[in-house]
Amino acid sequence: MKAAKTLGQFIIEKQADFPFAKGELSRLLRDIAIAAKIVNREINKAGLVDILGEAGTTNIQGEGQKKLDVYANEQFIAALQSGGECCIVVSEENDEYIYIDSEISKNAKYIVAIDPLDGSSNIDVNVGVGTIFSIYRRKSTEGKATMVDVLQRGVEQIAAGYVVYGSSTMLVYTTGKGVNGFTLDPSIGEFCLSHPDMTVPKDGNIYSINEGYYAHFPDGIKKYIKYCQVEDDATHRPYTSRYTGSMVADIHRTLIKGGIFMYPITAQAPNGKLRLVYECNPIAFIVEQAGGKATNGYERILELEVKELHQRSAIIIGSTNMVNKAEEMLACFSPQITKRNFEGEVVIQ
Ligand SMILES: O=P(O)(O)OC[C@H]1O[C@](O)(COP(=O)(O)O)[C@@H](O)[C@@H]1O
Ligand SMILES: [Mg+2]
Ligand SMILES: [Mg+2]
Repeated sequence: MKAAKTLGQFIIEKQADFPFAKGELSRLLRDIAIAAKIVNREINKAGLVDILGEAGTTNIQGEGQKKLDVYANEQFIAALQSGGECCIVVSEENDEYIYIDSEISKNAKYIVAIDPLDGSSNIDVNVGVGTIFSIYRRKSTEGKATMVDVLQRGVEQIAAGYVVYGSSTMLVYTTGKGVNGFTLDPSIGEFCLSHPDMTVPKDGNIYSINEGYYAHFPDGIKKYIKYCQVEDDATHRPYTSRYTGSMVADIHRTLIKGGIFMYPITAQAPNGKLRLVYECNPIAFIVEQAGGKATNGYERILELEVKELHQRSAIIIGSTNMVNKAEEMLACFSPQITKRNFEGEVVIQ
């Protein structure tokens, strides 16, 4: 049987696609994979080690941090600090960005934005969780990298990926040349190529949204949910509903089976819940690279202006034809939400 290609072998092989590459991005992806393995080891035995439950601290979003949020955050930051290829880390769990001021990183040109543990509400109940990462090249060339280097739009991403800690552990990433998935083989401790050239079907029959907030959704979203539930054989409706509460797990399913994942604005979250820099942008890059579509209901996620580290955005993502239909419903039934300024105030067009 042909030995599976490891992530390291694949990255080196793909480096040939980038004639001027010096291996920095390859080493950065290696560092992220190492931290993912360490986090995976703890997740796999979570009930036996003191890693479940609350950490007793809150992050800038006012969310209670789980012990595993804090642990995963420490592991990824440590790997990025010791790897030497990253000059700034932006993390969901840190109020400000972290400037890596070490000798080994003084010439580092990459910025990494990370959601160290995605799906925190599922940690204690053994439901799939994940890690999301986004990589940018610094824009400034002189001196220390600054906020200007951090607040880049999603279209500027050099690479993005996620790790899903589920029944198996997988790392899925893109460098803008398609999407590939690697499964961790615990017997050799290596991520091995298992899902080459992942593509999201143009159509699907799964919709994914937290219907508990139905009363607070824009009319266009309510109409789309009803559309998904109507009986119509010709269009394979009613669709089935799947929502795990972990964005990474819901997106991974959508990437493989097709479908649509939605976290729209609600009355409580007028800018949406999910964060643009380390959740929406990296996931949008991956899904677009797999042939899908990602919007906030009105605009392409990757073209949204980034004004704050922990800025939130609505997201509607997945199979292109399904996202188009949802956008159609919003344009028709919720036209007034065509644009909001950053303060969240409605700007009637
Ligand atoms: O419980 P809700 O409101 O449906 O939110 C679930 C969403 O929030 C998240 O848990 C937010 O991510 P974090 O766990 O990283 O904070 C997503 O993974 C998920 O899609
Ligand atoms: Mg998250
Ligand atoms: Mg998180």
